[in-house]
Amino acid sequence: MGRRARNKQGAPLPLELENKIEGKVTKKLHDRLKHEAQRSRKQKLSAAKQNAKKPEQTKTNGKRKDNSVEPKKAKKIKAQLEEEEESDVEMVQVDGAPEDGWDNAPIESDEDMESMSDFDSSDDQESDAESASDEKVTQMPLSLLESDSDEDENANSDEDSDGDELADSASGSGGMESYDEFDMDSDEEPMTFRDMEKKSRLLDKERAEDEEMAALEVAGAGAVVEGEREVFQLPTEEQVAAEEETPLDLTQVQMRIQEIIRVLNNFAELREDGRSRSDYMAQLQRDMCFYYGYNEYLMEKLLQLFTVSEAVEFFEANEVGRPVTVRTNTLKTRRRDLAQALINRGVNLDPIGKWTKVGLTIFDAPVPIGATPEYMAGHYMIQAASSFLPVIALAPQENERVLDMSAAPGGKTTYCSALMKNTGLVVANDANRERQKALVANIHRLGVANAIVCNYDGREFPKIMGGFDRVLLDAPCSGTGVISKDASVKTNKGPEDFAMLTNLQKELLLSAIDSVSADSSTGGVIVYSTCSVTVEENEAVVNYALAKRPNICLVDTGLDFGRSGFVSFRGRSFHSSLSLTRRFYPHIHNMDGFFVAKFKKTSNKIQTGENEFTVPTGSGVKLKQKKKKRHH
Ligand SMILES: C[S@@+](CC[C@H](N)C(=O)[O-])C[C@H]1O[C@@H](n2cnc3c(N)ncnc32)[C@H](O)[C@@H]1O
Repeated sequence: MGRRARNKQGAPLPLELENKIEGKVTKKLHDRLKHEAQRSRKQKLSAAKQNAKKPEQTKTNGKRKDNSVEPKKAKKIKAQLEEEEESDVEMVQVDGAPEDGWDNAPIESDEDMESMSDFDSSDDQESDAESASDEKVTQMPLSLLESDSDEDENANSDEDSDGDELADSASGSGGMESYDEFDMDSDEEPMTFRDMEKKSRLLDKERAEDEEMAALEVAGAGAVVEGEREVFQLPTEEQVAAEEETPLDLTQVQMRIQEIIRVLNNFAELREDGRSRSDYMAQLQRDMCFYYGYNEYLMEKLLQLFTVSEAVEFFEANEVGRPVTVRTNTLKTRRRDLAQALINRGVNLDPIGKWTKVGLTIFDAPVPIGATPEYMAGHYMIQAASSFLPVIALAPQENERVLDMSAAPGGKTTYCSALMKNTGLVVANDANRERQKALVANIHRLGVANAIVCNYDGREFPKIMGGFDRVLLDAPCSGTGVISKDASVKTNKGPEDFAMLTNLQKELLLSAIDSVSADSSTGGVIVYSTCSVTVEENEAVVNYALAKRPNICLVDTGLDFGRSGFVSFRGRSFHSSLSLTRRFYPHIHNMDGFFVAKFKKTSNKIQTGENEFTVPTGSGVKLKQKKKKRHH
C-alpha cells in the first residue's frame, strides 16, 4: 500500500486535467484544483452511493435477488441455467480452455455466446470489454468507488503471491464490505452491481469533465499565467536535499508527478532550459517512490517497462485489489450448477470472461466465499484469474504424465487434474514442505485422484523422474505482478533478490525442459510462468533457455489476449520468437501481472558445440551426459 493509501489522501487529480493547463501550475491553483476535485468527487460519490444502495435495500427487506425482488441479471442466469439443465453436457472437457461451463451447452452458437454476455448486464453494451482482448477491462471493482480505501490491505500477503486459493485469504469479506455501505432504503428499481459500475463510470467521466472545466476557468482567470511560456521548474539540488529533511506533502508530490509527466510528454515544448530528460526522470522516480512507497531499485525497474503515463496507471492499479475469482472444479460440478448454488446464497457473480469456461468473478457475497458448503465440498478453488492462464497454455491431455515442478498450494495442479479428468498422472512437486500442506489439502478437497506429491528441489529433476509429456514451471519469482496482494514487494526486493531469483528460474527452467520427452506422442510441451512483470525474470530467462537448449522452440501459448513479450529491451535483443510469449497487466487486463511462455521440445538430444547431452525419453530415466558434465 502506498503512502497515498496509507495516509488516506484523496485520489490524484486526473492527469488530463493537468495536461490541459499549459505552463506552471501554482500552489494556489493546485490547492484550488484539489479542492474542486475533492468537492466534485464527494458529490459524485455520494450520488453513486445513493444509487448503489438499492441491492441492499432488498436485503434489508429480506428480499434478496433470488426471492421476490429479483434483478434482471439473476433471472437471466436462472433462465440460462434452466435451458442448460435440459442438455446433457460433459462435466469436463480437455484441450485447455473449452471446458464445460454454463455457456458451453453443446448446441451453443456464437450468437448464444453473445446472449450470454447479455447476462453480464442487460443494457451494457460493453460486455466485450471482458473478453479476451488487449483493451482495458472496464469491470470496476467497488473499491474504486472509494479512492482512499484501505480495504485492499486485507488482501493475501501470504507467500502464495500469485493469489491462489488460500481459504483464509478469502474467508473474510474483504472488498465485499463496501457492499454494506450502500445500504439505504429507496423506492427506485433495484440495480445490479454492473449497473452501479456503469453509473459510477459515467459519474467519474462527468467528474473529470467538471474538473477540467474548473481548471480551465481558473487558468482563464489568470491563476496560471502562461505569459509567453512559464515553465514548470524542477527543484534544485538544494531543494531536493531540503525535501529529504522536510518532505513535501503528498498532494504537492502528486502535483509534481503530473507536472513532470506533462513535460516529458511534450519535452521539446515544455522542458526547462538546461535540464535533460534524465533530470526529469530522476525527479519523477524519487517522487513516485515517495508517493507510492516503492524502493528506488524496484521503481526504476518498473518505470522502464512503460511509458511514464502508463507507469502511473500500473502503480495506481497496484493500489486497488483485483476482483475475487474462483475456478469451478469440473471434477465435481459444472459452472452453471456452482453459479446457481452460490446465487442461492446471495452471491453476486459473473463469468470472468469468454476466455475461460470455468471461472467466475465474485462481486459480493453475504457469506465468506472460502467457507461455503460448496467450497468445503471442493466445488471450486479460489484462484486468481491470471493463475488459469499457464494451465490453459499447458493444455494437459487425458492419460498424460504431467509434472508441476513448483506446485504449492496447488491451484494449477488441481486445474491440470480437472482437465485430465483425473486420468494419467500429475506429479505435484514443491521444494517447500510447509506450503505442501496446503497443496495436499487442496488435492483432497477437490477430489483429485491422479496426483502424487513430492518434495524435491526442482533442479534435481530429471534425475529423479523424467520423460514427462508436459511440464509446468510456475516459477518462484519476485511477485511484482501481485503487489496489490502483497505490498511488501514494494520495499523488500533488492538487486540480490533479483540475482538469486533469476539464477534459480534459469536452472529450474532447464530442468523442466530436460524432464520432458520430445518423443511424447501428445505433448513434449513446457510452460514457464511467473507472477512478475520484470523482463529479467521473464524474457531474459526464456531467452537464456533458448540459447542453452537448441532442442526447444517457443510456440503460441493459445492465449488470445495479453501483450506480446519483449523482443528487445533497453538495447538488449531477444530471440524474435519471444513475441509468442504473453504478458498480462493489472491496469490493462484487470488481473494480476503475469507472464506465460510455451515451449515445444523437438529432440531429446542437445547439440551445443562440443557438448552433446542425452536427456530422458522414458519414465524415471536418469540424465545421461556425454563428454562433459553439464552446468546449469
Ligand atoms: C508461484 S509459487 C507456485 C504456485 C503454484 N504453482 C500454484 O498454482 O498454486 C512458486 C513455488 O515455487 C516453490 N519453489 C521455490 N523454489 C523451488 C525449487 N527450487 N524447486 C521447486 N519448487 C520451488 C515455492 O515453494 C512456491 O511454492
